[in-house]
Amino acid sequence: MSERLLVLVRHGQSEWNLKNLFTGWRDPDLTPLGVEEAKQAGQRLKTEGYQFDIAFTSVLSRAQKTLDLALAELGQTDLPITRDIALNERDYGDLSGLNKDDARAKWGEEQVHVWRRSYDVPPPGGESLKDTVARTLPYYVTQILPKVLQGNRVLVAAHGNSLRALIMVLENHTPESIMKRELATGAPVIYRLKADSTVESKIDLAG
Ligand SMILES: O=C(O)[C@@H](CO)OP(=O)(O)O
Repeated sequence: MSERLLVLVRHGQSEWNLKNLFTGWRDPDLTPLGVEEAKQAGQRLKTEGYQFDIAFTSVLSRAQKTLDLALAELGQTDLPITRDIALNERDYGDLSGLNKDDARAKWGEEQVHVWRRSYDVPPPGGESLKDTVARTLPYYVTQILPKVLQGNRVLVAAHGNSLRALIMVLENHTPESIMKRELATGAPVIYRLKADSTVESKIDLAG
């Protein structure tokens, strides 16, 4: 029987996560803690007995490095990796590079929360989660899902909001319930899919 294994992992802490800056498509490196989180993600998957056949990531270095570090821990540095812009973080537009507390002071707590977590209100010049779903979901359906359904064990290393876009579909969230679905850095979420591509089981290594 096919395993239909799909594991999603958000990159480890980045320099801009640490500095509390809106990041989006900007390309900061991992912090030393982020490197540790990425290694731990690989170690935890290895301890649980997971191995993979193929991996996907974005074109941003924090996700690519997280994937490389996790694969090194898994002893799978030779895995085929597909890197695609479709898995990039949600574009934060004009907020990119701004401090999140400074933004709250300027525009108010409520407005900033709406920009960060609402489903369909984009930040100025950027993408809403809905916009992000519109580019990540076709990529998932045409490139990732077929591999899973063919029986490949698939690892995806990407970003808080590009993964929330996929999780919205996988976990059947509504525009309201997705607002509260957070994703910890370096914490793998493990799905087994049914043949009809819906979720059979989920294990969140964040607990
Ligand atoms: O800055 C970003 O790109 C994201 C992820 O770190 O932040 P937020 O939690 O606001 O979506």
